[in-house]
Amino acid sequence: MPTRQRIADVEITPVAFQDPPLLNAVGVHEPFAIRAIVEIRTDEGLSGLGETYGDTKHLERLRRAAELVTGTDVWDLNALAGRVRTSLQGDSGTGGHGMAGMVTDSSTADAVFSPFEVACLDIQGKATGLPVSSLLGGAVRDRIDYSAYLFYKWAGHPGAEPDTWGAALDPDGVVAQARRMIDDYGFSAIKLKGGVFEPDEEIAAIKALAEAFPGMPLRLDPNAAWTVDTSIRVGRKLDGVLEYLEDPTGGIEGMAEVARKLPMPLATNMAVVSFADLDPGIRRNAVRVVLSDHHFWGGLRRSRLLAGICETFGMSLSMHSNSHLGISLAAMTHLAAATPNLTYACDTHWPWKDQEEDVVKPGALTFSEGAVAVPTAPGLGVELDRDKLGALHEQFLRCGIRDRDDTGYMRRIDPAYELRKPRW
Ligand SMILES: O=C([O-])[C@@H](O)[C@@H](O)[C@H](O)[C@@H](O)C(=O)[O-]
Ligand SMILES: [Mg+2]
Repeated sequence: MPTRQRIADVEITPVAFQDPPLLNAVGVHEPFAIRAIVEIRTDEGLSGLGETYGDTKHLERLRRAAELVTGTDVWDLNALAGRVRTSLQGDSGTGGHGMAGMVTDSSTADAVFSPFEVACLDIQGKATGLPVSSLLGGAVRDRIDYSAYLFYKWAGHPGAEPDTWGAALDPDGVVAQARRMIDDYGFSAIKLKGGVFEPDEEIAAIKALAEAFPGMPLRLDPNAAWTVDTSIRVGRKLDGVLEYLEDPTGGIEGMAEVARKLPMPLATNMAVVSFADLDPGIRRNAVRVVLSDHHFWGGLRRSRLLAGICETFGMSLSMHSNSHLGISLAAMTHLAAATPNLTYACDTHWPWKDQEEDVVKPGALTFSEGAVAVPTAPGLGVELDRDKLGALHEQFLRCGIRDRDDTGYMRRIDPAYELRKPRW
């Protein structure tokens, strides 16, 4: 019989891991991505893991929450959420979530609660001998499909050696990148991060992908870099080519206007990013696919709630990702396994990290034919590697990056770079 277990101690460790110069609508990835690892230990000696953003403001909020959740029963997730909310009283801020300014209106309370909830579910799983997917209602699939997440990129960070991926700055470069990623991982869907070059160049890249990989589902995501008119123009040119168009323009109103004129589904992780956005988003028919993300939708159970709302209102689900490590991949995989209406291949930045760098021991999460097998071991099914956690924490201390700042890094390289939204 599992017994009640109280949180005895929470440890929050910021870490940094290498990241290539990936380009997007707001600049370029810095040489390191930062995350925070949350480890909860109980009075019965069990421990659980969560992973979230590592930015300064978010770390401060996590630390305040950590003080208040001590003593909470890991089975009482409502009490846990209440304590996290209490810890945020007087903090009316948004942002600080490591999204480089791309997702600013998501709920702070949900983002702070998420890693604590995931860590408690990990403990619940270990206490019962069940995988997290079972605690979420049961796995309806045993492998989770992920998509090849392509980025325009430079050959290497300025002043450093080129990385093994090399440059991708035109359609040929994008196709070559896709080929390697598909050869290495076996993905059977492709997403291109756009918003970097003139829309016509990005249309050419998508068409080159369609020609090189016939029948492969394709997505383009310019992170709201386009006006409504540009979005409609580009969307019409890609009719029949894209499986969905992600965040062509900003805001619910803009997306609704584009949605009325385009045949393909619009998807979002920018216009509908919290429960407060669902009512206006649904009323205006702004999107047909929501990219869920347990890191900002309030953990795994709140993401299941989102899935239920999407099902009720006839919207589909995909899954969003930022640069992440193995704890997040495990949580994403369990969630996708236990979400019947999550039918699109999920995003992941996984191929972009150095495969030697992680905080979990290797072996539990492996890709084959574009999918990760859902772990069946108790909890998340991943084990913390304390030496690597220490090494990536040292790297965090050394690297000097404290807040994700794609725009600032781009400006250090190109002082004339201007952030414009929309740009085209
Ligand atoms: O990593 C990036 O540069 C992406 O642009 C990321 O920050 C976005 O949040 C994301 O992947 C998206 O789908 O919008
Ligand atoms: Mg997106």
